[in-house]
Amino acid sequence: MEHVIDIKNVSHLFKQHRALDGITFQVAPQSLHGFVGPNGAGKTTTLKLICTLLKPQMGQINVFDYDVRSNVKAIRRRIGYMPDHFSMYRQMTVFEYLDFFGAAYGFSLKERNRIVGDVLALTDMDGRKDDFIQGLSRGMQQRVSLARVLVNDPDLLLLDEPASGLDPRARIELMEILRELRRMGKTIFISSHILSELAELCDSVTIIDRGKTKYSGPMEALLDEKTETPTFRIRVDLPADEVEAALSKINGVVSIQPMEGRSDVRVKLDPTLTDSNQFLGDVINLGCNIINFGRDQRHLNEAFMDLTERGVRN
Ligand SMILES: Nc1ncnc2c1ncn2[C@@H]1O[C@H](COP(=O)(O)OP(=O)(O)OP(=O)(O)O)[C@@H](O)[C@H]1O
Repeated sequence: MEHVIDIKNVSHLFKQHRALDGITFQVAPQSLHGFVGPNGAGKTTTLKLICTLLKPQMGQINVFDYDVRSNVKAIRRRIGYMPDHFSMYRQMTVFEYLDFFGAAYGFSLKERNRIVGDVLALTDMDGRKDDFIQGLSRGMQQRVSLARVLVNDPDLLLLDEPASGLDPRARIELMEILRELRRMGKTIFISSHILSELAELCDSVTIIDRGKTKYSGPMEALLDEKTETPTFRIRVDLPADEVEAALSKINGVVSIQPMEGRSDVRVKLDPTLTDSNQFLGDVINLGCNIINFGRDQRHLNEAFMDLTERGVRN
């Protein structure tokens, strides 16, 4: 199987409103794939089509090589979908809640005890199994929701804005759990409207806007997009007022920009006059200690703003 998700030319209308307008993208097995777009871009609609909650109107969607139109059961058995607004049985304990879903999948009591133990360990919730859901923080409830999605041991996780409303610590912990799940061989498709949130986590990304695919491919390629003037980020142990004078003498340097609140500078080069090896050699020849030297990747927000349009869609 080449792709876990394969979407070709998919459009979707709600009455006259075109929510999706010919989107196309693929998700490779065992990848952590980000799905990013501004509000109203069509992320939830796409997720619902992939997880068979909406019927496709136009185009082709295959999940594990199954056509979503004709293989609903086979697909549902292998996916776990976590919607953006989760409603839970708040008066149950964590154990009862997960056990209930295990029973709905038809697992025996013995199997359920093992499965619930496993998913609680995976989501680091073992110590909370007897707590009532209504007493848990949002971050903890989100973890229970993720544990619930793992009960049927799905190969593909579809997570709609899983980090929304979480504090920074809960976000970082959630990302760590997702990395662990990927290490276990699962494919994770995660939507967000914040690109930078997914940058470190995801190896590939699809950006959509107003129902259209704007980018789909490796995260690295999005950030490394060729610019006419290669940019480097440098920190050397010279006094701040000497850095600019020293670097400006180097052949091919077009501009030097101090980075706000940091002692790094951003240096743009003219590629017809120098290249990265030559430039590094010239910086070494300045004779000072080099603390940091690296290619400056395009800022994520820049990439996102370049690819998406102004204004909020209704
Ligand atoms: N059931 C529906 N009936 C009518 N219009 C809908 C329906 N569901 C979604 N839409 C519209 O389709 C477009 C795409 O909505 P969707 O929820 O897929 O976007 P989204 O990218 O998930 O947005 P957000 O980040 O705000 O959750 C929006 O313009 C939305 O208003």
